[in-house]
Amino acid sequence: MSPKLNSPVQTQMAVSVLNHSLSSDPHGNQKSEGKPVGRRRVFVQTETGLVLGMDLDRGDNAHTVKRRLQLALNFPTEESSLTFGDLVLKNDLSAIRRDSPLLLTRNILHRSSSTPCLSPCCKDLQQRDSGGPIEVLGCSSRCSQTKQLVKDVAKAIKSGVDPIPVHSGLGGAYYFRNSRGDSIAIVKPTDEEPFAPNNPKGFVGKALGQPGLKGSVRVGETGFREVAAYLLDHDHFANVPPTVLVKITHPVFHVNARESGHNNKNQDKNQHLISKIASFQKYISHDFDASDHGTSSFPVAAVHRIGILDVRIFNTDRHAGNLLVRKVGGGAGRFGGQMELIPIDHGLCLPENLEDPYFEWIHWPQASIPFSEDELEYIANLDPVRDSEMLRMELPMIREACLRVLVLCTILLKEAAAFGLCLAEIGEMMSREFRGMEEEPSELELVCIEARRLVAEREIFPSEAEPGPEDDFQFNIEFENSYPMTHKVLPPYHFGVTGGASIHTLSKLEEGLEEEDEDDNHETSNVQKGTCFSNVPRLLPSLSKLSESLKGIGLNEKSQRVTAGVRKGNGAITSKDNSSCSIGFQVGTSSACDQLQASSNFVKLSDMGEEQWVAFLEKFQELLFGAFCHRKSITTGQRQRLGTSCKF
Ligand SMILES: Nc1ncnc2c1ncn2[C@@H]1O[C@H](COP(=O)(O)OP(=O)(O)OP(=O)(O)O)[C@@H](O)[C@H]1O
Repeated sequence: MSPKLNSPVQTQMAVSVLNHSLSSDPHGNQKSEGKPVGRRRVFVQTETGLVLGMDLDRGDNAHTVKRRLQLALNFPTEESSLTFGDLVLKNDLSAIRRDSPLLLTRNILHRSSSTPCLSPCCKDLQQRDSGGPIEVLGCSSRCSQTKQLVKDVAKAIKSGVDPIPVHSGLGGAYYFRNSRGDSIAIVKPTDEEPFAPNNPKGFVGKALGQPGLKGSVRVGETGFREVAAYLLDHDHFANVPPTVLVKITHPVFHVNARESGHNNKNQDKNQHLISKIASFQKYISHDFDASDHGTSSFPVAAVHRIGILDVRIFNTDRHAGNLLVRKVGGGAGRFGGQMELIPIDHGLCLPENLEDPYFEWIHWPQASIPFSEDELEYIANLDPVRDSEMLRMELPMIREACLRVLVLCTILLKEAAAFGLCLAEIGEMMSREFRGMEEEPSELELVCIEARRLVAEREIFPSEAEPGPEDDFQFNIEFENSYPMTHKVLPPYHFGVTGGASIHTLSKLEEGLEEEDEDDNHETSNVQKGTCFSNVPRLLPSLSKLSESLKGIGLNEKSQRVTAGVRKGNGAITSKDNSSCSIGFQVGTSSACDQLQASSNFVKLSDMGEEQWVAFLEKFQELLFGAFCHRKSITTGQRQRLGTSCKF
């Protein structure tokens, strides 16, 4: 593993967390400068999907926003909360940037998916919203390409060119056209996602903000993830089509009358325009998708590039239908050959917690080919801290939990690639396995669980110094002596001992999200509760000390002394290199393992305070080396069994 990679990541992480903590505004916005914020346009979306654009003045606060909504929507504001990503807006709106989408939710006691709360009148809505047919929500230099498309679509709408509903997929999607009638953009409204109130394909039943199709992605939050994937695709490496978030108004959009409180859908549709918050992506003409075609002709580089992106963003939805394929003739293609791949549909990336990713490419032979030099260079240059900062700037509604997943997965990717793992091996480490009817935690999750345990242990015995190399070594010997590799009864995890953190470790995310909802109702924010920013002054000295102590320590050095390994069930580690990969932790027939298996979310990242998170990342990196050795030994074993017939 490259010491070059490791040290800066850790040091920058601590420094960034430090800087981040210094600002009372989690998104690093105007508030940190302490200046009042001027006039801004924001977009307030109700949990049933209706959208109202409004201009905020300096003196406006959450109550005035609610008041305006009450007038426009007849919404009982005393029973509602205004939220913006992780923030529940009690009063002060100075952290809210221009073009931000805010969500107005009814408090949980009053919420029921079967009883619509609103009797909104779209006519009122439109009268109070003076925006044009398409408004881009935040738009940096990175969206210059899309700006022109937006203009072209707006022009076509005005001249009466209608969009075309897309029939495939579970969510509502529409091809928008230019004045010539060519499809140039695909628009996916956030309230038409699967389970969202206005899904046109019958998959309804949840309000915006509740856990959705994937437990770790809330309904209504896929749109900004589509944009995040595009923004993270530096240098257009993986070929993600340009994407922005928009407020868009058109009668074509779907509204479920019952879910949204509309009395007569047709009447609304015919007489009124409907505004939505939606992802707006460049339409890419293509010949088919990867499910329609043999995959062996896909260029190795294209598969690698998409896989690299999927690992970074922990994509839970890379099925073959989400890879468009374009034939490029005569060797003139981007990769010198016949097929170009276009990755789409990134709405289920960056979950708030680790779950089971889905990587269609995992068993494609291309994924087992080692990374090329330029891919390794690209990976080496990735900077999770810079990426997180960029996303906070560009998409201020993004939740810190999603950014933690990004940071964790980018570190995994960088370290794994530097170690020499191939894409398939990294994907395998991130994927869960089914044994019998049970889902087991992935190797990545096991590393995280162990890292959390070590951090919790350190918190319980704070007076004990950090173990040095000898201590680590001693620990390993003792561990192996107490629990030899062939031992049938493995030591349990001590989740019970670690207090609050351990309970969270085993809690299901769905429960977590519901809890957060309840918290929302009490008008407290996660951020204010201390998940991210509380006790900052108390943390500062120790954080800077930690930051200092991380400087100059290479992972090679640390890995060799930590020598962690991974073991599932009762199977012994068969590492070829087990001299350096002695056992570090095991999950087997223990009660903790039973507990783990009973849970669909094995490890939570979002409930750690900042100091804990930094310590966790440090432990995580230390443990990776053992996990990589273990993974390598598995693939080596598999290859030996398969022989050499799998050449690509
Ligand atoms: N950028 C694009 N260019 C061209 N066609 C696209 C693009 N994005 C999506 N499509 C087409 O629209 C269809 C639906 O899009 P998408 O898969 O993103 O929707 P979805 O509702 O999220 O689907 P799923 O149910 O698979 O998650 C795709 O199968 C594809 O044919």
